[in-house]
Amino acid sequence: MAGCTYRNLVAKLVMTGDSNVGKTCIVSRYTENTLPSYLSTVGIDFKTKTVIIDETPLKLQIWDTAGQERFHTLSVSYFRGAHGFILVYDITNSVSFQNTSLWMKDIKMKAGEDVEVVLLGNKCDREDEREVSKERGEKLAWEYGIPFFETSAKENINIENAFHMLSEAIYAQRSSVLIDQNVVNLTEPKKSSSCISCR
Ligand SMILES: Nc1nc2c(ncn2[C@@H]2O[C@H](COP(=O)(O)OP(=O)(O)OP(=O)(O)O)[C@@H](O)[C@H]2O)c(=O)[nH]1
Repeated sequence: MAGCTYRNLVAKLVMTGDSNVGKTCIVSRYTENTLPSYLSTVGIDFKTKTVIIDETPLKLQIWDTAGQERFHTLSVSYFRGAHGFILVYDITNSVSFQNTSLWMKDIKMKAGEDVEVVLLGNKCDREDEREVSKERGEKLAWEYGIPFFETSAKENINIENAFHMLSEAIYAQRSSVLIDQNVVNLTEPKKSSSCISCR
């Protein structure tokens, strides 16, 4: 729309799942289109990327939490206030798949029942070492009522799609999106709420 200044919508996304499933690589692939030199996440880090949804910029603040058990308390403390989660398992590690139910419990407990979640089965480039079938991933996601993708941070498969789907779902929820980095509930209709200087 001509002469229109958009509000600064910010959404907090949190990466979660067991250690070594590829959370840091997924964030790096999505935000910088590279893979990091391997370093296990210690504590918390975040990256940002702006996406355009329905002609409106939405700034994603992507928090990469550590999956290691010893950082569990710290990691889940970042769940509160999140608008969306990327819950990751490794298709070559069935334990990481089983543990998604524990991560899901943490999400529901700390972030609420209505939060948006996408389930990712990462490392789908390692077909030879697969321990979790695609059907099992799809079935679990169906039971949770959430979207599912098999991804590869290494080969850049479905990474963009996963973030885009999550962003769209959060945007559609509008009442829980942040404006100008302050927590403000959006109650206006879609068009007017995304544009503050149209007269
Ligand atoms: N083949 C393959 N390897 C991957 C992929 N994604 C990540 N990896 C490898 O998996 C290992 C762990 O990746 P990270 O991104 O550090 O995993 P993480 O989930 O952030 O681990 P924590 O920080 O300990 O929670 C690294 O050796 C990566 O190179 C992928 O899509 N394919």
